[in-house]
Amino acid sequence: MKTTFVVPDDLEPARRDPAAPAIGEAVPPHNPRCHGCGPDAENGLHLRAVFGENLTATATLVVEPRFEGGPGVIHGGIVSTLFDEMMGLANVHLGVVAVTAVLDVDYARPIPVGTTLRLVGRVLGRQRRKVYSAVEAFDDAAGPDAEPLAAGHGIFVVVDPRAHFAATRP
Ligand SMILES: CCCCC/C=C\C/C=C\C/C=C\C/C=C\CCCC(=O)SCCNC(=O)CCNC(=O)[C@H](O)C(C)(C)COP(=O)(O)OP(=O)(O)OC[C@H]1O[C@@H](n2cnc3c(N)ncnc32)[C@H](O)[C@@H]1OP(=O)(O)O
Repeated sequence: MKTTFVVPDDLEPARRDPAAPAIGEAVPPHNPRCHGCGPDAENGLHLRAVFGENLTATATLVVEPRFEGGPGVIHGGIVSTLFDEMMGLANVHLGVVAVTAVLDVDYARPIPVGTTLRLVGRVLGRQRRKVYSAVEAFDDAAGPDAEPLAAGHGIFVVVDPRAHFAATRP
């Protein structure tokens, strides 16, 4: 991949919260109305992710016609949303609430409508309040050794959710 995102080489290791749901369990929805993962989001993406080893979260998603951008291919903004959400869901391993400060997306290949994507988000490490995470999207039909169709990185900043959402929470 040809990303220009720089992952610092002095990241502190991120530690899994012992109170987080077990590896192999579903990542619980953090907000039923979330456009990425909320079951009640009418036009949402309804991502259902599962916690994996090494601070990963994995989900599959069929690229529906409503996600189209260019003729027959997924809209880049949908890929960005999926990536934001999958890294956010991987961050749940840490038992913190962290909001996206930076989202970097490398669109390596066109992704046709109808593709079943396998999405893997992963926490890379921490630096004070910053959580560095990464994500990849694969064609699920292409086998385990296939190159990703797209990849991304994010910097998430840990916040106190009561203060951060005080003015906007319904
Ligand atoms: C969808 C919302 C989810 C929220 C979660 C709610 C409950 C969740 C429970 C579980 C969560 C589960 C799953 C979540 C799933 C998906 C997640 C999606 C997340 C989103 O979709 S969320 C929406 C978009 N997001 C925003 O709406 C943020 C708007 N923004 C701000 O609210 C502030 O901007 C903030 C808080 C980011 C920072 O503000 P601040 O004042 O608290 O902190 P400060 O500025 O001091 O930065 C501290 C350190 O971050 C570095 N830093 C900051 N910004 C940087 C940048 N741009 N580039 C490089 N470094 C940056 C500084 O350099 C410093 O680093 P250093 O330690 O090195 O000095």
